Amino acid sequence: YKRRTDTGTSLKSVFWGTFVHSTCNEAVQVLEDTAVGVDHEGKIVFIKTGEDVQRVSQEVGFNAADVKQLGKHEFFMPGMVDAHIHASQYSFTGTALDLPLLEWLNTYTFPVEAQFEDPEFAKKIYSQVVRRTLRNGTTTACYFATIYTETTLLLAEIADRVGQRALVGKVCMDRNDGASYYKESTEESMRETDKFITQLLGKGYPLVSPIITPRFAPSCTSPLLEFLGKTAKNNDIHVQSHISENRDEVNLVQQLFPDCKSYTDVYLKHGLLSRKTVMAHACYLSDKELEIFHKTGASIAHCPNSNISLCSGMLDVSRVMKHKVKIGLGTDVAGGYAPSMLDAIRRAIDTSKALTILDPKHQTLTFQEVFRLATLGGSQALSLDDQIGNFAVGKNFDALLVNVSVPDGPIDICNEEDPKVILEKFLNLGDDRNIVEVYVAGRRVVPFDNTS
Ligand SMILES: O=c1[nH]c(=O)c2nc[nH]c2[nH]1
Ligand SMILES: [Zn+2]
Repeated sequence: YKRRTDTGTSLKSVFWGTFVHSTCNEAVQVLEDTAVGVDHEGKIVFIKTGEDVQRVSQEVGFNAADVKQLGKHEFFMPGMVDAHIHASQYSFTGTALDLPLLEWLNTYTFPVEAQFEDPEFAKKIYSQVVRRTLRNGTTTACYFATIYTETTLLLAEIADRVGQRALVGKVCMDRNDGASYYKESTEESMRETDKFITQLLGKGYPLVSPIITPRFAPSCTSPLLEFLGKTAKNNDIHVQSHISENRDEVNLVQQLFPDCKSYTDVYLKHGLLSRKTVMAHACYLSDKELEIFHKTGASIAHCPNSNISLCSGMLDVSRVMKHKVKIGLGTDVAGGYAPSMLDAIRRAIDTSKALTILDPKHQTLTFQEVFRLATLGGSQALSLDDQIGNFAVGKNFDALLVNVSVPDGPIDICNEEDPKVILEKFLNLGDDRNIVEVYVAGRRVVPFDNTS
């Protein structure tokens, strides 16, 4: 494509077919017979519905023969946003789900995370988790790594190379009575955090950014939390942590921070809540705490698989939405056993249905609403909705090409024609066999280029 578009950059690709996405007003919007043009920077430069290929190709300036035309059972949807995942726990995903949170951390998690001081081990597991989540449709991941700066930088390098958009966090913890082999001194945690941010920003990776990551209030002292709040503010960068996941944890925080009014107040007092903050779980927040989330612009990563697997609790998403708090979905590997956002969608619906069983007045989430949580909602939770989350001119083309009737795939198409019904089948029955291509910033990253 030699000719220049209105924006001044040249076109890289034009896709033609059905696009399914969410907007603020519509949880599922279907755009049939639609052309989407993407430039060499990976940005969407036009979206045109119901027009003639020849006419559009002449008007915009591309060769009609170069258009990628989608097939009958194919559609594009936005790439999914995993708003909370522990890359360093991928090695034991699918196991070790028989203990509640605090014992689970001491028994299974800390011994494994301590292994990530070894670059060879880290490289192997981090390559596996980036590739697995990408082929499962996660185009943006918000990662926890470990306390080790060097191998956390390795995770960022791998995400960049393989082509996944990511926020990557070096975990900070200067308090860990249950497993003293896996903690830092306060000074070390501060110094390494500064070093991590400087080095990662210095790499200039276009898709990968650092995120400040106090593990959770029980594993950080007040001076460390305060430092991390200031660092996030001074650098205008993201923050992630955990909040109100299980009852024992909430009680522990009250004991450790007796001067704070609530768990949320701990993070608020230390300057850690902003529109760039995402907190995982949030099962037991009071109305007052949700009000603080709303006022500060902090968001919640709902991790339903983990919440059920560790018997932590059940988040009432509709209550969160009533408080106008931004919310996305997280797999929370490995407390959640599935490295797949399709699973997070299903578990979110199951949890909502379980709440309806307990209280028939509870408003059950629809599959359309949960589809939005996995895409646009996640982008809002990470304050990236100016760049990703749905199909809009100016946003990045982060997208999944879905084919619901791949040979030997998990879905049988009987007589469905309605794209919303096809989407529902994919969300409930589909898997990576149906995600035939994945694009991040206009670059096709799945199927894998075996050199990456
Ligand atoms: O699900 C969780 N996984 C973790 O690794 C963790 N650390 C603190 N709190 C946590 N919750
Ligand atoms: Zn977590």
